[in-house]
Amino acid sequence: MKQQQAASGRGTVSHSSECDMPTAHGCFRMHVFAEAGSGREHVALVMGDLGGEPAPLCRVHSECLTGEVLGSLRCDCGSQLDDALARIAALGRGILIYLRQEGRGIGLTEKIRAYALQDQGLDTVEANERLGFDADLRNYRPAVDILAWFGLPQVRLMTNNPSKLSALRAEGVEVVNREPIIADPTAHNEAYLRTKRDRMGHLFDPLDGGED
Ligand SMILES: Nc1nc2c(ncn2[C@@H]2O[C@H](COP(=O)(O)OP(=O)(O)OP(=O)(O)O)[C@@H](O)[C@H]2O)c(=O)[nH]1
Ligand SMILES: [Zn+2]
Repeated sequence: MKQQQAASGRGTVSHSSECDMPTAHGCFRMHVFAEAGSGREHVALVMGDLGGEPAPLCRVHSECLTGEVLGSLRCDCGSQLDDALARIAALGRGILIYLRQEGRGIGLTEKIRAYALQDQGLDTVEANERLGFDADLRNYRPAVDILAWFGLPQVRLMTNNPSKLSALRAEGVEVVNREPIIADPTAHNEAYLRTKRDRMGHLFDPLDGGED
């Protein structure tokens, strides 16, 4: 019963609650969506009126407890999340969808196992494979359904990840523009960023000074 879609449901998700959410970047409207089957609670943070032209700025962000809550410097997730909210707030309009798919979909326990393997010299892709997973197990369908719930056929998407871009487009989201979202490399995350660029095709400019 719990997993049946509510009247306001859309595809794989049902809208379950909402409130105003003041943040360091200003006040957003926070919406929670329950995903059928998994029960995962995804979030949309919305600022301003999303209708009309131009298509709103949008970030589809995947959960990273270590980077976003604990301040881990192994990845760029915390600064990307902060940057995305700041850019939406600067325009006064946009949507951030926060998907609860920790560790590119393998969950926290396995992500930490993958980190331990990276400490032994494997890169982020090799570590996932050693654990028996594909490099990326994420599912963007809930994000597509959340955008549909808001009646948003078009977005300007902040990402460097071509797989995310093509997955959203394949599911019918019209990404009218891709906007890079670049975190400054640090001594701790430089190898990780390099692997994302070289093995996962991420569209980074700055790692080698912006020439590629
Ligand atoms: N399995 C695994 N997951 C990781 C690792 N480092 C970060 N993650 C997860 O990766 C997800 C973020 O994905 P990224 O590949 O960093 O970036 P992205 O969101 O695909 O791409 P952008 O839109 O350009 O930011 C989060 O769910 C993190 O928890 C790792 O070494 N192994
Ligand atoms: Zn992270």
